[in-house]
Amino acid sequence: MSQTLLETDGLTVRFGGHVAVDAVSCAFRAGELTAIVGPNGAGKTTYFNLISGQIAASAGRVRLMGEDVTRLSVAERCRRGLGRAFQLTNLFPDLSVLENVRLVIQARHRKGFNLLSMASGHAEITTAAMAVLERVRLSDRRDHKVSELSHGNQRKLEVAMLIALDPMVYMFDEPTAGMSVDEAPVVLDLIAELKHDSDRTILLVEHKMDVIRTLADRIIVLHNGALAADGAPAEVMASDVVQEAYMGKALEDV
Ligand SMILES: Nc1ncnc2c1ncn2[C@@H]1O[C@H](COP(=O)(O)OP(=O)(O)OP(=O)(O)O)[C@@H](O)[C@H]1O
Repeated sequence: MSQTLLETDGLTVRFGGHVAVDAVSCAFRAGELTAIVGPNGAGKTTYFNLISGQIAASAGRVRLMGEDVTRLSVAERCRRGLGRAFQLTNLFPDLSVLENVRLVIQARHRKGFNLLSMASGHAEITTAAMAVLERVRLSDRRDHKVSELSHGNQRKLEVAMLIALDPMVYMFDEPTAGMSVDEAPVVLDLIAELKHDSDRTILLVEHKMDVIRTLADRIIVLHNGALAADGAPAEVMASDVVQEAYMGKALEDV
């Protein structure tokens, strides 16, 4: 069996009396794309936030390549190989598409975040950034400000930033949300390509069943914050848990 890159062990968060993520234990292995599904409010985004460090756990552990990162900051987890699709609000909307990608590559090589002028002199960083932009079909937008991009192109840039970061664990939260039918396949093809890097693992929160069917090697189902099912797509999709969750019926038995 391939190497476990990410593991949550009894991961829990409570908001007041409400348990949003309830003792979720799960291991994510190299070479695997895991779709995380469940009804609205099931705890998917909160589980992502706990893994990436946006919120602190009430109990349990997050391990990244065997190391306990539960108490580490978002930035520290990122440096250790955990990559979550960037929230564009946290980026530099007034810088160009190319400059944004170049900053990620520069930071990855630990040359500092604040060296834009030097970076422009670094041809190799520009070349690497352009290669990423070509991969996501955004090279013709290289000089556009991020704030000027269409929604679909902003989502593509999110994927570009993640590819530039080159993490061991890729985390995507509904990567095609709000994209047109023309634009979505580009992003889905990119994620499919990333699966070929068999030493990485990919986590995908997704509602669209056709996307899950195309991409997932494994599905985990969250319900009321707890792990309700975990297995191969065909098996999980046929299970009562998923049938009932997606038919909107109650899941008292889970
Ligand atoms: N900061 C918070 N404070 C209080 N409650 C929260 C907070 N964040 C999330 N919750 C609650 O935790 C539960 C899980 O929410 P979460 O957004 O993780 O669900 P989800 O499965 O991602 O849903 P969706 O599919 O609608 O995005 C919900 O009941 C939500 O109201």
